[in-house]
Amino acid sequence: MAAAKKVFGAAEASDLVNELRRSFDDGVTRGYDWRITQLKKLLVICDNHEHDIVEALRHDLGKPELESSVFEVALLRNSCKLALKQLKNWMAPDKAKTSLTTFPASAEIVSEPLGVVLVISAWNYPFLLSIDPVIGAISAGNAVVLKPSELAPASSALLAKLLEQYLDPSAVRVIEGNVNETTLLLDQKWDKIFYTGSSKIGRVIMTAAAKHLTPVVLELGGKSPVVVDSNTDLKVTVRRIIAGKWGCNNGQACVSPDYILTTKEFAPKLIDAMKHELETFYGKKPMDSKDMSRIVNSNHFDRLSKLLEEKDVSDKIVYGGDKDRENLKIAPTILLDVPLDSLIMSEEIFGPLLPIITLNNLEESFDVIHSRPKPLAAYLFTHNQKLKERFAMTVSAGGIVVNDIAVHLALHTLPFGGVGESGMGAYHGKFSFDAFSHKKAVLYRSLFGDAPVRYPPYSRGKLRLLKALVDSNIFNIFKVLLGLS
Ligand SMILES: NC(=O)c1ccc[n+]([C@@H]2O[C@H](COP(=O)([O-])OP(=O)(O)OC[C@H]3O[C@@H](n4cnc5c(N)ncnc54)[C@H](O)[C@@H]3O)[C@@H](O)[C@H]2O)c1
Repeated sequence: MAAAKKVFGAAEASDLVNELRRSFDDGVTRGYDWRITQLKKLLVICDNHEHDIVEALRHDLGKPELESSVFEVALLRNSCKLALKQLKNWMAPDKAKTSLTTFPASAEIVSEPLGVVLVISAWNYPFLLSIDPVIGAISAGNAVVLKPSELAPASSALLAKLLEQYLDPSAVRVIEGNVNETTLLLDQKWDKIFYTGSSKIGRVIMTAAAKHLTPVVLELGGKSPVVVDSNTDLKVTVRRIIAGKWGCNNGQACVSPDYILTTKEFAPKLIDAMKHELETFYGKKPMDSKDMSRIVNSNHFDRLSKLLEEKDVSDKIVYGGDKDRENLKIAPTILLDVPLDSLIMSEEIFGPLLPIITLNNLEESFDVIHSRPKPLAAYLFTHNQKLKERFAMTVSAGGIVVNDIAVHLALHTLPFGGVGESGMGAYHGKFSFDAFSHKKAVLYRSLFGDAPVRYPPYSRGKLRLLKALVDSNIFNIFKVLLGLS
């Protein structure tokens, strides 16, 4: 007989947080050794359970093994190894400069764990988006609850099983569930909430967090544009766009190219090259290809179908368009010049559809991007150095990549996060540690050299000297001390 599912109600949610808070207050999670032990266990999960992870992702998303092994397991392994190698440095207080105002003194910035934190993750990269923030939370010395997405049930169950089996249950827990369980968790008081998902639910998270003045990191999505200049290497450009769109979970990725901007003159060449390379990658029947994920579920399939079937959009398909609801497959689909106010150009696509919008000149691409909410990523393909610099300096997005797609997220030296509608806060590498730490200001003063100048009764002389001290202006200080001012 199958084990009865554990009830998770308001009392259980409250008990859970209390239990973890006791562990945190007892100092369980603060020490270097505890953090290292947990991180090593996460590495063991990656090393010993890669096959289980690949199978869960195949079940939830039909994700090809290469994508699962590289974009989920290998990236996680890297994150663990980096944290294991750097943790001592990250934990060490940073010396801060002092000034004449506080002389004699020393100062430092101490990275303090926040307490008990909640990580809510999405279904599209369920292992990476769950465990990567957990690595940050543990590295920073917090107790953590993970709530994976119910839309990837095999991955969610495996995460719950593995984390329970390997990690310290007094400080790291997984709660599976949907809106009900998440709402109960959100009712509790957390020290930080780290959320990955849509902007719509991001608002729900922020509203719940506001009740307890809980800080949030919101890793959201958006419509990430790709600007293609005619002055580019067409073959490399097209291969990288295809790999970043259909080769990353079939467009169901937060940094996926959402639409292309190029000139009217260059568009036909671009489309021909895309058709050619798509066929090279996925064959004449791309829906039969084993190298592409499927759509996650029928709701998302219907959402994507609706985008495609809208009036003045369905007749703009120049490649693909085939659908198979039973098997949750949609062929790679390219559309040309759909209306800018259509649904497909208003909502994040998050699937295998790619509109191309043509412009009179590339200059107009800046206007299109600036007129829309700030995206999570913005991409440009060009040889033109001036254009690259201008794009990087003037386009506001979570991240910019010139001449490639999505690879910035693999670089732990770069912060990964959004801006405006695409989110707030960032993580990866040391940024993950910082996201779950409080940067505490610590000033050590000496009890010697107590200057009466700061104490009443106040006088003009004291005022002049204090002003010079606050300015840290040695010349003025001497002038005051010598009675010259
Ligand atoms: N910035 C990033 O790193 C990143 C990564 C992946 C996905 N995303 C974005 O996430 C979105 C797709 O993910 P999704 O469909 O899972 O997002 P989602 O918002 O539907 O769900 C994400 C999480 O929120 C929970 N949730 C859903 N409804 C809720 C509610 N009413 N109250 C409380 N919790 C609720 C879910 O259980 C899940 O754990 C896209 O917009 C994508 O761009 C962003």
